[in-house]
Amino acid sequence: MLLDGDVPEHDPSPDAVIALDRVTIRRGDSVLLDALSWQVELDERWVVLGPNGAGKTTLLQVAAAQMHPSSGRAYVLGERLGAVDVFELRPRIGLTTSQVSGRVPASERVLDVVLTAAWGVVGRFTETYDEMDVTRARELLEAFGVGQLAHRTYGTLSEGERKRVQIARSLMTDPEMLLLDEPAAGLDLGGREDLVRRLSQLAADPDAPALVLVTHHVEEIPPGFTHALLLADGQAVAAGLTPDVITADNLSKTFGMPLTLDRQVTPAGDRYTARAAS
Ligand SMILES: Nc1ncnc2c1ncn2[C@@H]1O[C@H](COP(=O)(O)OP(=O)(O)OP(=O)(O)O)[C@@H](O)[C@H]1O
Repeated sequence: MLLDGDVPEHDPSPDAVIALDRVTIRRGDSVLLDALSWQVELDERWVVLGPNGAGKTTLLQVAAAQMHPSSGRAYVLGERLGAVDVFELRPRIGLTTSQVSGRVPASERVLDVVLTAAWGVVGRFTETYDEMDVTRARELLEAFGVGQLAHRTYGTLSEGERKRVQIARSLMTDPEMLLLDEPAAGLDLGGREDLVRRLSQLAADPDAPALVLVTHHVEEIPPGFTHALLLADGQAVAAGLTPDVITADNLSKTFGMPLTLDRQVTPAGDRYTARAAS
């Protein structure tokens, strides 16, 4: 029997790669995520957009099985956090963050940066890799336009090249979902546009994993990303299909200022630009 105010428990859909049910994350007196419910299905490509401090990275850490809810229920790849060995779960998740990038030794050969993902390590030591692994690593580098850099050392790459190598690395283990935390941060206009185009191609690949991309900027939403979650103060302002969610009104609420939005229709999907309303 349900008492007044109780909410019935729903099991996540069998296809859900992420299912959050009223997830709250507290640290001291701060509430980083506030009773957030959100579901991501296998064939969906999500962008999570919000201002600084909205809780985006925190949300990604829950999705990456690196942080447990203070309250509420979180399922990742069908497993409930708190009731599963996260060390078995994490290899099934691709994660690209600046922290992972910072751990890669500058002297590491680019091909090895991708290859070592097969062992879940950064920095090649004495592991051996078979020819299939080497071929896959090369194919991934090619797919992200950095195949010709395979023999360079990571420390010699530009920021844009590093970002593409990191994404290739995240895909090496054939993850069931790929989480990208601000992949275009620090890129120049050309680098951003190139990355957006490649992520748009990845989004269109039916064999690609579920994708979740965190950003501050609507300009970085790759065409073909199907869904959007707008986050502010640890809460969802709006969530659903991208064209329904990315509106001037919703963005103005999310960023706390009046904004105007332009939408450009392209064959691959929509591109957006936003600016303050005059
Ligand atoms: N351990 C902690 N203790 C207290 N507050 C924290 C802790 N970690 C994060 N926060 C706060 O929680 C809020 C959300 O942080 P989070 O990094 O998830 O935001 P974000 O949306 O990713 O921000 P940004 O866009 O600036 O990277 C921020 O206000 C941050 O200061």
